[in-house]
Amino acid sequence: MTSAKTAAPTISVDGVGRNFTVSGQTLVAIEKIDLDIQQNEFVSIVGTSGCGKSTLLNMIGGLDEPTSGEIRIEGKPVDGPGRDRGFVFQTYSLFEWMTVEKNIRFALEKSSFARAEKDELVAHFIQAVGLSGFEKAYPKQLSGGMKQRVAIARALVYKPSILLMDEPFGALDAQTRGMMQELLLKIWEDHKVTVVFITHDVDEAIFLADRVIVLASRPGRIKKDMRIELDRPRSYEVLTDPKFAAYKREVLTDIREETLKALSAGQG
Ligand SMILES: Nc1ncnc2c1ncn2[C@@H]1O[C@H](COP(=O)(O)OP(=O)(O)OP(=O)(O)O)[C@@H](O)[C@H]1O
Repeated sequence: MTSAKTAAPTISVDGVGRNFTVSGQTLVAIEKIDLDIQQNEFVSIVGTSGCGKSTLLNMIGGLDEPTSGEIRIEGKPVDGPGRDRGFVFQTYSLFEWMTVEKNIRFALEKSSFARAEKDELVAHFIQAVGLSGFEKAYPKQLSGGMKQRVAIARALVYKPSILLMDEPFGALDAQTRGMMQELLLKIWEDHKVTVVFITHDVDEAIFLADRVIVLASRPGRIKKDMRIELDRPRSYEVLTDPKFAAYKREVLTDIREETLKALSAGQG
């Protein structure tokens, strides 16, 4: 008999707020966000510039702390960064003096994996991100897309259960970006990680995610939590699906509303 118990959410954001002090004034960047993300879910976060997307992601990652409320990972309050969470940012932050292989292996430096296991993990993720043959290349010899593949491999190599991605494809050209989105979905399907993905690109948010969260602008709050019911595995053909167009229209309308509010409040 299967257990009727519902699994606790992997990420639980509970009444979280974040204030900053700017020139002696309190800026409420995020106000009372409640958000549960389940194991293996792919969640995209969109919203106008400055609505608090990165602040929220940084708090989930333990790089920043809430002013109020609590974030829990697998039921445990977040207390700094941890090996259960991998980060990928827009800028690649690779070590220029290290080869692809060494950049990825560096993430395992402090891990307890045995040497042979480390070799195996590095080789596995180089292959998973499609960089076989480039093990000995240096970052300056790689394109933007390839550098971001190294960053993804480095974030996944110590097998975190959560991948936090802050506009990871924002600096890439449209074609490379499309390829990277498909690669990311394949990796997500093969490795079963929970992904929180920030983007300004509404097509990208919908194409990738199980849920799209739209944040309202200052203070950042959840404006919409929309489930994306498009079949998986997804390919680029889904972009022409009428359901896709309807989701897109809804998200764009929300973002436009928030942008207008921010502009009229002098935040633009
Ligand atoms: N360390 C900080 N000190 C002061 N204010 C901050 C700090 N970090 C963020 N903020 C402010 O908090 C608000 C939210 O910033 P955040 O970077 O999270 O927004 P965002 O939605 O990720 O923006 P963008 O889409 O432009 O990257 C902004 O008004 C920003 O200026």
